[in-house]
Amino acid sequence: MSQQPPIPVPAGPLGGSSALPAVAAGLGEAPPAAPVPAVPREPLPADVRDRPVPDVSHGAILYLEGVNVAFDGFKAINDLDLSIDDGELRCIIGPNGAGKTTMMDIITGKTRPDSGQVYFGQTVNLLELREAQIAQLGIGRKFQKPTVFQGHSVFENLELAMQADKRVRRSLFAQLDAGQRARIDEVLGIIGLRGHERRPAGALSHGQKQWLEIGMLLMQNPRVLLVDEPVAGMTEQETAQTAELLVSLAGKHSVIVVEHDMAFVRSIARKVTVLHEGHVLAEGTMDQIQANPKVVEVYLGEGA
Ligand SMILES: Nc1ncnc2c1ncn2[C@@H]1O[C@H](COP(=O)(O)OP(=O)(O)OP(=O)(O)O)[C@@H](O)[C@H]1O
Repeated sequence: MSQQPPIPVPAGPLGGSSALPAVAAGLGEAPPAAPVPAVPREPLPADVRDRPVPDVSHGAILYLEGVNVAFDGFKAINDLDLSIDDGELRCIIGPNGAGKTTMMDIITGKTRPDSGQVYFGQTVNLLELREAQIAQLGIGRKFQKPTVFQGHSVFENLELAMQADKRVRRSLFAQLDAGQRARIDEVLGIIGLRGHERRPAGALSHGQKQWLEIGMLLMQNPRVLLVDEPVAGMTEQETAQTAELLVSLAGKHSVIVVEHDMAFVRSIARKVTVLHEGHVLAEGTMDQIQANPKVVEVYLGEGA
């Protein structure tokens, strides 16, 4: 288990010995994880609809504790503990089959764990929410393969992404207001695609498509961005620009990057988590990770 710095936990619904106990307090073994509640089928709770500001008073924007998932008896996620600070840029690495994708599936509600706890801030229990509710809450995910609308322009892709945000109530054919145009222009600047807004997305390079998709996520003002292998297939220059982009997003957003490209990870990482067999094997700076014999044995030593 990784050594987390102690997080002071008050008494209350998530406090004391209930939700954040053993890991947060650095006490070692966690008690048996609580069973996962059934997914509610009623309409979005008001607090989700209105996107509450998550309670990050103890630093964490995402908190997983004692999470387990088995597929046909195979433990893909095994007593996983993970805490991501608000505004942090975290890299997750690990060999094939370590559970990285499954971990993201759990956070985004695609996969339900068999047991454990998954919290957004201090108070929002993600295991009580469906996938769409979690996205609406401000947890955005970018899959490895870009899924932009190829026939639409860059501008239209960003516009469509804005409309996908249920909180933006406007009809499909209504004119964009000045604020919305300004937001699209701002995002074009962030993703380095100003001047490309009229081009069809299908005509963009692979790297530009990846940035556009990140831009589409940004149109929904996510609090957390999960990014899966962002630089796979990119040129060296595109990789460097992607590093700059992701680093620039941290602070305002919490960014979790799953990546195999170690040079890229080194270029952006402040803190790295190594997953192995569904569990955190090590956590620390890239230098600490690379000097860790356990990590070298299971992952880096294989030339990954
Ligand atoms: N739906 C599923 N059914 C059965 N087994 C699964 C399922 N999803 C994942 N697994 C298994 O769980 C383990 C973890 O898979 P996962 O995709 O999370 O690993 P990963 O770290 O993302 O790997 P990679 O780096 O190759 O993408 C693997 O052994 C995988 O075969």
